[in-house]
Amino acid sequence: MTKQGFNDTFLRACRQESVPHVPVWYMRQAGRYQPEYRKIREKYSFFEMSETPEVCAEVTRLPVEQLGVDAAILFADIMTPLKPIGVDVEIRSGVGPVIDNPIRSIEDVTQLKALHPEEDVPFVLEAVRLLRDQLHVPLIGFAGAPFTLASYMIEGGPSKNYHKTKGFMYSQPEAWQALMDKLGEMTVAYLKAQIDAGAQAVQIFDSWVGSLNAEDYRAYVAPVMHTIFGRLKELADVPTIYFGIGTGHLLQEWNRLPMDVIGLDWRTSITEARRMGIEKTLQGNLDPSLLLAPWEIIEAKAKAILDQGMEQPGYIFNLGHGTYPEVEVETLQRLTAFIHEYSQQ
Ligand SMILES: Cc1c2[nH]c(c1CCC(=O)O)Cc1[nH]c(c(CCC(=O)O)c1C)Cc1[nH]c(c(CCC(=O)O)c1C)Cc1[nH]c(c(C)c1CCC(=O)O)C2
Repeated sequence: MTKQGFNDTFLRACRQESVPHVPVWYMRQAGRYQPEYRKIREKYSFFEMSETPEVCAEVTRLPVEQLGVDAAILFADIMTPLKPIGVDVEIRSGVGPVIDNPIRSIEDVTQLKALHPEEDVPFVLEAVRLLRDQLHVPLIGFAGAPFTLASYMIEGGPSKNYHKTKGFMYSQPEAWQALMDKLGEMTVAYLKAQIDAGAQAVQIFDSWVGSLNAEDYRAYVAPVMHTIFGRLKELADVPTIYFGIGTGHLLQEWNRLPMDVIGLDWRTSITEARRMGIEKTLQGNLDPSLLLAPWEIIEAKAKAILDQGMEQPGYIFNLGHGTYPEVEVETLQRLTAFIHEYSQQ
């Protein structure tokens, strides 16, 4: 069924099937820690890179070839679909997304347009099509979750405590609901288009939703996540992954969502998540800061995580958040080889 030489280990782990070794990929596996990336980035802005399908495909393939990982993740940003719906966003190196026209009222929400992926982000879909011909590992498509996108749209950039976002949510609940609905529809349309173009799994990044407690998550965010994952399940037959930072206290809520894989950061161990009754596939969760430590320390920690992950089917090795620019390419190469070797059945 699979194309000759195609490595489907990652997809098998998503579906909790048996695997010849634990699959591994890394969040932010394409990025500034790679000299080749830095060289291309000198010539283009972030969006110019991701909006040129050939460059986007090259940057997506690079870590697959260089590190030997079991999945590719499309080179784009969670902000990519926001530009065409009317958000004036720019990515500043070392800072992150910065937005000149932050959301302040229901009127600002009403003005956001709907996303028509084929017309609005054709370069993303073209890159996916190119990559499906070129890759021998699954391609993961992705999107930002409504809460995390809203946090940038309301704060106007990165934030420490998301107080403007939460202030908006608590004081203008109808505008918040309208924003969640709009971003939810956008997310379904965007991911469906990526899947139709060839993405074999999709990950939704809700990096900053851990700033909410469980009760507020349930009231203000869970409904839209339920709708998004439910719609995706109806529309497509690909594994869905949900990831956030510091979301250990939300895992019971997450367990009820109609998605397949939970991405953990380093604060909640695989064993703790299993003890909480989480039966979904787990993905994670080496602290990316550990990649700056001597190899013996990295290896010991990776081994401990693998021992937990391999206790039952349905485990994917990853970092607990994205790689840092200071990480050596050799470290990730060695880690990938170690994960494969140690977990070989
Ligand atoms: C919150 C968030 C963003 N973007 C993303 C998230 C969710 C995951 C997370 O929490 O990290 C997701 C993302 N961003 C990027 C990818 C590409 C795929 C991959 O992981 O390799 C993915 C999946 C490329 C990128 N997105 C960005 C870069 C760096 C761009 C550069 O300056 O070259 C890359 C490779 C920019 C970006 N964009 C964003 C941030 C925080 C930054 C980093 C700022 C910095 O450190 O310079 C918003």
